[in-house]
Amino acid sequence: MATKRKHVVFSQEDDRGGGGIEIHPSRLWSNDNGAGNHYVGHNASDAPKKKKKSEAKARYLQKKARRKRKLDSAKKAAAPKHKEWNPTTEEGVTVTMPATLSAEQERHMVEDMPDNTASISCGPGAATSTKPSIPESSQGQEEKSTLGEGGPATEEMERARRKAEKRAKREARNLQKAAKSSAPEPETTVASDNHIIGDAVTAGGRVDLSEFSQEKDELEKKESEPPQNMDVRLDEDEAQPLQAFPLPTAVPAPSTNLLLRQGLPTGLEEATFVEENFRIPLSELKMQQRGREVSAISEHMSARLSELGVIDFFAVQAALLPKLLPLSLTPLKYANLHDYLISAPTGSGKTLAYAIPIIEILSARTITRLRALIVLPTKDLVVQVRETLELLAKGTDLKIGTIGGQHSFAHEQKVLVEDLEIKELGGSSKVDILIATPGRLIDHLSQTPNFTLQHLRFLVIDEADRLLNQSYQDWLMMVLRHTRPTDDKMGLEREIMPDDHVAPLWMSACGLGDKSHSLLDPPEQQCQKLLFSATLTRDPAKVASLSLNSPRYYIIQSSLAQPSAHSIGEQFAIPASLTEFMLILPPQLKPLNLIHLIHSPEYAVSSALIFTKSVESCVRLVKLLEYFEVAFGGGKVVQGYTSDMRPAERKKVLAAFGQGDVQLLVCSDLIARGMDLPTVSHVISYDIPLDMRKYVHRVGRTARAGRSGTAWTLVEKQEALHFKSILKSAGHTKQVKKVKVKEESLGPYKDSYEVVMKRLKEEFSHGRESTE
Ligand SMILES: Nc1ncnc2c1ncn2[C@@H]1O[C@H](COP(=O)(O)OP(=O)(O)OP(=O)(O)O)[C@@H](O)[C@H]1O
Repeated sequence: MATKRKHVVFSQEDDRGGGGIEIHPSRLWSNDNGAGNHYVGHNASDAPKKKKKSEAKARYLQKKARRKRKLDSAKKAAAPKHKEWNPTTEEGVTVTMPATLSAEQERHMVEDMPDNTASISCGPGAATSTKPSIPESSQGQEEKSTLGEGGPATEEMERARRKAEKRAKREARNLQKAAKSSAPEPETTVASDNHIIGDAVTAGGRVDLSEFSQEKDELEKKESEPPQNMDVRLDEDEAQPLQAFPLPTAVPAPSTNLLLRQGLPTGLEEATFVEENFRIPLSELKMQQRGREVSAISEHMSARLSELGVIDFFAVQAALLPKLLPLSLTPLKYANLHDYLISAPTGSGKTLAYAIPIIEILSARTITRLRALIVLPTKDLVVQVRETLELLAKGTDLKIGTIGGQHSFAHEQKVLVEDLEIKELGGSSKVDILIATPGRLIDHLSQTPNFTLQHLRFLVIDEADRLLNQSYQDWLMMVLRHTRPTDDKMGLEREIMPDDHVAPLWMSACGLGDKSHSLLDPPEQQCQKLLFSATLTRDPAKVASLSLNSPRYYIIQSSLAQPSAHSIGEQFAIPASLTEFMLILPPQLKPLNLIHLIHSPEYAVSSALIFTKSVESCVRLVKLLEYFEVAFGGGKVVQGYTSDMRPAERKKVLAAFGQGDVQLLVCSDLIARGMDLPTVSHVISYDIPLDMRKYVHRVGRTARAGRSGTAWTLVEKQEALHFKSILKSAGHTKQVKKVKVKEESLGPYKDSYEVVMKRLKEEFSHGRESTE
């Protein structure tokens, strides 16, 4: 029966009881949105026409108010749960009740009011009102009703109206009180794994509501559910609560116990911390030999280091050299060599920490064998490390080789081994030290005859975190397999000759060694592994794959450094001499702000590396800056450095930058790792880095070797939350100061910038025309 439908204000009973009218709801209004509001009456009754008209209007108003309430209720239900629902800040719903309503009608209306209804004004001179949110088109209608078009109210109706008014006011007051007491501060930071920056929520939208009152929870629950007595027929989409956009979350650092249980080798659960600023003069690094204290480094090495301008050993060198060097004096004693994991800031001298012991120990050799393998992630780093090793090895007859794809594979083969035709069981290496990228290394292991790792004494993995993440054909497994003897007698079909120079460990593993001799010798052992990085991992899975031998873990960091949230899982080491800033700005202001940084005397940018997110944006930015320098007369020389440039070209650009002929070097992350460019005064991340690791390596191109340096990151407004959470999860928020550049500071560059924009646009449209 139609009269049972919820949107009918008058119940059948009322009608009967009051002897009033019976109206089929579908015929009340011809236009449901009330715009036309023309009454299509039917079922004429005894009631006077005027009364019928006013009752119909009252129903219309009630219906309209109810629709509005449904909408508001749905809005509330859809609001994100962590956000405070404060009725006072929401659009208020003012329901104006015509004076002609019966007590029962009013009761219905009040009961149907959702909890957030701000106020109810009743009839002329209503006591409370809030900003009406009813569409203008219907307001006129409302006003008419409020003026009491329906005639004078009876006493009974008046009483009911007052009662309803009081009740509504009371409810509204209670709600406001409850909402006020539970409203969170606008800027909320919750100290937990779930980070809340500002008023936004991270950690997959989870929020710590513990500090909110229970009342609030109940209120929210109540609000999110449509009132039971309402016939809510909303679109599915409208009624669905909106999901907060999920943000990347920081995984909490695992506990030491967990790491150990998962297989972290013993020895790595505790690190030895070394103060970053620790220095020790070359002559004072001593060691004991036959009861006498002697210098830890040879005279030859001392002389080479002095030539290079090294007066003191840096912390990473002072910590590691005494552990590695004594063996240079007793080269036979290979027993119990520890493997080392070293986490040290960018530019802290890690290269010398492994290069010095390698040269010192291997310079005592008589026959050339491949005894040191240094693996690096990029060709450019291979070239850089080779230069350092060659400087240190000058005056020795040690041979240093590189394989990294700079030359053809055939050329590399000729450099690596004596003979490509006749197989020698101990190999025929032409180099003592090999510096390689993983890709080329495994190609040679599988395809170059006489290339063997059986004599390896050192395996160095620099930029270890990156290389351990690189799964290229399982390079690490393959390399490690080649450093261990197998028991298949290496496929030996013939008798081993003295010239074969098979490594003793291989001989004994195959039962081919001189047993009586090997009993006297100390047990030989495999090569010593040294892993270095500024962002070192202790992920058990990755570390376990290295098969480390009684490893030791050293962390070089400033005693002033904040304890990192990742000190167990991943270690980020940032030089203490680095100053860091960030600018949060609208994307369209990025170029002008960059120009301001470069040119304002306040920042004293003499030589800057500017990082972009891709090769393409690098090329565009180079063009923009070049044109700007011309238009502005800035005089700075700009160059790009990207992976699609030829190696010779890249080398030339780096040399020009190093000599100061280029002041602004715009690059992609290609240069971010390991590159040692001592002249860099500023690192500017024009595009934010993807993660903390990238950030550390980028900013580490300045403030090297104890020098001071400055890093700027330009953060677009919409990226701010993400970037801050990167810093926060590494415990590095405080170190990066937020700076605001005033609008007027950009004024001097605007004219030139407009000229540049015009020129770029023209160029762009010409480019398009020519390709069309
Ligand atoms: N003891 C020292 N005295 C003076 N300069 C040194 C010393 N040790 C290293 N350096 C210089 O410090 C600079 C940085 O060294 P290196 O490239 O080895 O740093 P790194 O720790 O490997 O950095 P990254 O993590 O960025 O690769 C180099 O120019 C190097 O010559």
